[in-house]
Formats: sequence, structure tokens, C-alpha cells
Amino acid sequence: MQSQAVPDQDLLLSARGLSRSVASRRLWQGVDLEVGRGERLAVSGPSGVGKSLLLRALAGLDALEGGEVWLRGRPQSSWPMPQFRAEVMYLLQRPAPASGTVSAHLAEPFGFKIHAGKSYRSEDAARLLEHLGRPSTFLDQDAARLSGGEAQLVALVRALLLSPTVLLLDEATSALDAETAELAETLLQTWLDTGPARALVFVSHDRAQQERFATRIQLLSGVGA
Ligand SMILES: Nc1ncnc2c1ncn2[C@@H]1O[C@H](COP(=O)(O)OP(=O)(O)OP(=O)(O)O)[C@@H](O)[C@H]1O
Repeated sequence: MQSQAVPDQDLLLSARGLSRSVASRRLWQGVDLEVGRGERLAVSGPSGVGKSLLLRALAGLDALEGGEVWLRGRPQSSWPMPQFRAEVMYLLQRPAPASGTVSAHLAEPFGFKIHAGKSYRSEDAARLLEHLGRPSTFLDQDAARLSGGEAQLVALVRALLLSPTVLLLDEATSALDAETAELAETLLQTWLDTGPARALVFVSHDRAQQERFATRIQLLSGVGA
């Protein structure tokens, strides 16, 4: 896997020499990655090569087998993990089931200790949803009854409200119609442009989305590929 140098002052998330096996099968090794301020890095590769597992490793959701990940130059292993995960957020294709209203679901993480100091404002949620073509009444809907695409929109808004530094999107817009997917891209672009230092890493099987949205594409090759 090749990596393109990001100037030190812009570097947010980096990885060196990552490796991963599942059931004694080596998926990848020696993986280096860098993502800098404002970047939208696409991780590309064939099905089953381990793209999701790479994003999970970057997010600190799986123990690293080899190598290290750094956030703003500080090794993942030295961060309190809840704090690291509050800054490096991973969104998967099928968000975990939610309950209550959409608004209650969006507000929920603001009650977690790690997000103390941040506060939920329903007008912020409504504004983000409006960018995604949803009226403010959407906040009152039953979160358990959302369609797959709507659940993805809510997961995205929930993450953006918490203002992470790096957002890792794993097929996180795959259930959206083409028009709404483009609205999500525009919203993410705005989020990147308006924040202090933010970056995005995403996996998408939609080649057109990858080409139109990525600022850089990094190929993940399996061992022996
Ligand atoms: N927890 C696990 N235990 C064992 N094997 C796993 C586990 N998670 C993933 N795998 C296997 O690791 C390989 C890589 O999975 P992963 O989901 O990362 O691939 P991917 O590149 O994201 O695939 P796709 O493009 O199809 O979504 C697959 O063969 C998968 O079956």
C-alpha cells in the first residue's frame, strides 16, 4: 500500500506498518496511511481485502496486531481510548438500532461523560437534517422505524453534532438514493471546510462517488495480491 506524504503541520491521522490477520489468514501487512486536514481519503480495494477492518483499526475499535496509529502525532496506544474514539469516529453501513425519537437518539451521546462540555441543540440537528433534505419534523419520528437510508442520515448527523476530528465512513451512505448521497457529500464538504482541523476517510463501493468525492484514493492490497 502506498502513501502520499502530508505536510507535518496538516497531518491529523497516520498509521505505519499495520497488519491484520483473521483466523490465521494474513489479510494485509505493512500498511501505511496518512490523512491531513481537509482531506477526503478513499480507501479502495476488492471485497474482503479488509477495508472495514482497517477503518476499525484506525478507530481503535480492534487491537492493533502490528504497527501504530497516531492522532495529531500522539500514538493511539497512549490515548485514553474513549477520548481517542470521541475524536476518531467510525460510522458503519448499518447503524446500530436506535429507540425513542430521532431527536432523543441524537441527544443521547451528549449525556456521556466523554462528551461533557458539548451540548445538544435541536436547532443544530434540524439545520443539518435540512441540508440532507429532511424537514425539522423528522426529529420527532420514531428512530426504530427509520428506513436503512434514513438511519444512515441520522448516524451521520449524530456524528457531525459531536464534532469529531476524523470521521471514518464505512459504506456509510450506501443506502441513500443518488441525490441524497450527493447532499451528504456536500454537507461533509462543508463540515470539513468550516472546522478547525478535520478530515474524512471513507470506503465506498460506488466508483462514481469515490472519484467525485475523494481528494485522494489509497489502494489496500491483500497479502500476496
Ligand atoms: N471478526 C472477524 N472474525 C473473523 N473474520 C473476520 C472478522 N471480521 C472480518 N472478517 C473477515 O476478514 C475479511 C475482511 O473483512 P472486511 O469486512 O474488512 O472486508 P472489506 O474489504 O471491507 O469487504 P467488503 O468490500 O466486502 O465490505 C473477510 O474475509 C471477513 O470475512
